[in-house]
Amino acid sequence: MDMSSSSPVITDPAAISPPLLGGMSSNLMPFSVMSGGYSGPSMSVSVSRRQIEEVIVNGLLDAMKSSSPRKKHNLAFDQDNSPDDDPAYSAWMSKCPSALNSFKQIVANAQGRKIAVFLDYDGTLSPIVDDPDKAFMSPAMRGAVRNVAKYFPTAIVSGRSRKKVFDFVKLKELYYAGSHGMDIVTSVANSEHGTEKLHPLNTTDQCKEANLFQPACEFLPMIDEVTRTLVEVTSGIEGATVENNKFCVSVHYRNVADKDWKTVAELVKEVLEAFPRLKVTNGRMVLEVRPVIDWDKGKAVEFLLQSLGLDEPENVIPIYIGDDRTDEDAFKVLRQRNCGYGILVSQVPKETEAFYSLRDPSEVRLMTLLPCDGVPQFPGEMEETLATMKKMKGEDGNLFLVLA
Ligand SMILES: O=P(O)(O)OC[C@H]1O[C@H](O[C@H]2O[C@H](CO)[C@@H](O)[C@H](O)[C@H]2O)[C@H](O)[C@@H](O)[C@@H]1O
Repeated sequence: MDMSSSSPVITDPAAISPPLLGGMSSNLMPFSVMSGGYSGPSMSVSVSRRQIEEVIVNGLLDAMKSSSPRKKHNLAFDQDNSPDDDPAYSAWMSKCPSALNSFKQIVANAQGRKIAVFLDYDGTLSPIVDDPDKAFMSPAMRGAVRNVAKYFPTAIVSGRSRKKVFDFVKLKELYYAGSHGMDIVTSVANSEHGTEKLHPLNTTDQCKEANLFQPACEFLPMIDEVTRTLVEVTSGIEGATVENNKFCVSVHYRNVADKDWKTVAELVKEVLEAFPRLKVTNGRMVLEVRPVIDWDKGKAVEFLLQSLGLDEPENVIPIYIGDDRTDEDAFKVLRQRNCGYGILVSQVPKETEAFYSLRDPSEVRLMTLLPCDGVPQFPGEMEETLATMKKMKGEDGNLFLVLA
């Protein structure tokens, strides 16, 4: 798809309207292009289409490079440095403190209010692994989430398809929002929390079904088509894989050699030129192609709170735990509503709208084991319990304490 030979010279920003830019999310556009290059009608700089494409691909590439920062490696000991050794991480923690260390305060603020729990899946409940099909959550984590759901309405909000994330989590008592919140089911009266309860297995995958909320329903054929095209064009790139998540598609480059990342960016950009109603955002070493609709994980959280009858900010404390950029939309909503807490899972400092942080899924599990209902699940002072638990990490990085 080399368009350079026939490309005209462009001097008018309107001339680069969709499809060339329509498929690129604004958060992937390099700032200099938006602010400097095409800032107004008086601009007279001539820019070739090729140069514009180069800038777009480079913007995408920069986003790809920064999408999943690696922990610093300590060459002397051939091991990753702990965040404890990193002054930048410690400085960041003063802005985004550990949710574990702030747990007493969180519980104190929640007194007399209902808690609703929202959990991202990859990187939050399961460790990040090379093969997306093997991102299993540990039985211990499953037990912890099951326990949380006994006390609080609990939802999984994932970029995966709803079916796939359910297959990993396997807990019928939870609510599930798949495809970055574009696939939600609310159904079946449930007495436990006095709300509607989702039963993912009792539903079919048809948009017309009354208990399904699928705001991107009309995009299904387009997503299938773009998936096929992406599979085809990336087939020659070693390590690249394409995952159909029903209302969005993931192009994984975690296992692609760095030298080929630019090619991945170029190919995705080229494919999206034919799909101006789709955009691309980036997650942890993944390019996520999704419909250009005003819907995201933040909107999904608002939708779920409303459908579950938990839409009173003064009476409800939503807690959202996630590790990725798409989770920022949910953190933002909680900040704007001035209720609840976003908790970012990260081992490196990141720009975030979250209030608190946790380092990894093992700390997420630790959090779920704490006595949110005021009834301690473990003997002794919470600090002592925490200190002990922190030392008890199993081989998979998850804690192996078993709930009583
Ligand atoms: O919203 P999430 O539940 O966090 O889903 C976001 C993406 O997660 C998965 O990809 C990520 O995890 C993989 C397994 O650990 C890893 O290999 C990949 O590099 C990560 O980006 C999932 O495969 C994607 O489809 C989701 O969009």
